Amino acid sequence: MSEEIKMEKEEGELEYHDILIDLIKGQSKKKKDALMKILYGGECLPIKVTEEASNLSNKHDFEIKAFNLPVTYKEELRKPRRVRIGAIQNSIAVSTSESVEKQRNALWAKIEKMLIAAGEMGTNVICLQEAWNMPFAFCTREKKKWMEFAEPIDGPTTQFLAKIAKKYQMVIVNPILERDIKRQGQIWNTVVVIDADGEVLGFHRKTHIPRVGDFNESTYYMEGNTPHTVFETKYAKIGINICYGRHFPENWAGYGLKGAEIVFNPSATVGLLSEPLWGVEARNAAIANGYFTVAINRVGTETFPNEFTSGNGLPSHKDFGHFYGSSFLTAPNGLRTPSLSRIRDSLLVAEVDLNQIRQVRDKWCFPMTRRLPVYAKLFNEASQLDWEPETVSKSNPQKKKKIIPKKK
Ligand SMILES: NC(=O)NCCC(=O)O
Repeated sequence: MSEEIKMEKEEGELEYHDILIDLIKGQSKKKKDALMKILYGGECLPIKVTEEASNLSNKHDFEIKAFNLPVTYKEELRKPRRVRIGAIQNSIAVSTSESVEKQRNALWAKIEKMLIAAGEMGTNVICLQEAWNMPFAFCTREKKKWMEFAEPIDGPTTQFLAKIAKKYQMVIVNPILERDIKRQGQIWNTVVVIDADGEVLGFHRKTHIPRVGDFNESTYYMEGNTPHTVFETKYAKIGINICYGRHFPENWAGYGLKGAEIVFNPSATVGLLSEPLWGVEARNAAIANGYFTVAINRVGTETFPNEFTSGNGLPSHKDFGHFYGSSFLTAPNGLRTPSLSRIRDSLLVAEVDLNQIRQVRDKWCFPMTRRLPVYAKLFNEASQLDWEPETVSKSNPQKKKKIIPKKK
């Protein structure tokens, strides 16, 4: 095991939010409020975890964190549009050496209890982590076994979740590895959106495929063909920006332009690679686009039967590194919840009022002040393969006639 991975493992034991709370404990209210404002945009108020949900979490060893994010002001004409948004992060349930069926069934059993807890908490829309019903085996570059986790959109995992969705009238966003039967069995990285009546509303396929670190996902599937799909579910208009897509502000913008009110970011990412970026990207997207975002990451270290290399000169190894959980929700005004645990299976429930979207847009006027035609022109030009960006320098002076209108 390399020194870096050892360090990452040790850090995996730390709960960053608890460290922050320790730091502010004993401070005056003024200092505490100031810290929370700077770091989290303010303080979300905890809401009660129901007895049924609490019993399930104690019995099955997962944590529940539940918060309320208030609107800026009570409106006179519109009724509140309160929605409880959920997110589940989890580790795998049994060893990756077990049979495909055993691994998948064990994950189903684990998630079922967490979803029931979410249902008992009155959650309206919930999202699971990327490729939740399998280990994140794409680091191995092996095809045998891992490909067998892929399922059609209406396959057994969707059918299993549909029953829970219907029972609790809860929209479930179900990220799976998809086998596209109509297209010669091709594989995609897909989310299936199951509406509150248990019917499949539609699907979205991962737009950006990583080519970084051990995320060898391009060995398995292609860039998706459903960019920025927005689903009008029973409770809200939602979009899903799968994992690596969170690095692209233009991608987040697409969901906003198409009317999304909540954008989920189901992910699988490890501490050494992305943890410093994690709290920034989805949060910034919520602010820039005026919608709610929910970033969800798996937890734990997944070890695989065969060694693989990372193409970085370090010894071959069997594990991917530490998936650091830390899932959280952000409102359009930048207020964010504390993160879920870095190590434990956890359920997040956040009650929001979707009216907050218009209140923030009215305040900041981002949709009105943004310059879409200006960006569109640049993106169009930059999309041409022979495009060369120009800078202004002494040897390439600014073309004045372009920026100073002629006098009549
Ligand atoms: N699953 C996935 O796209 N991971 C890429 C790593 C990252 O974006 O942090």
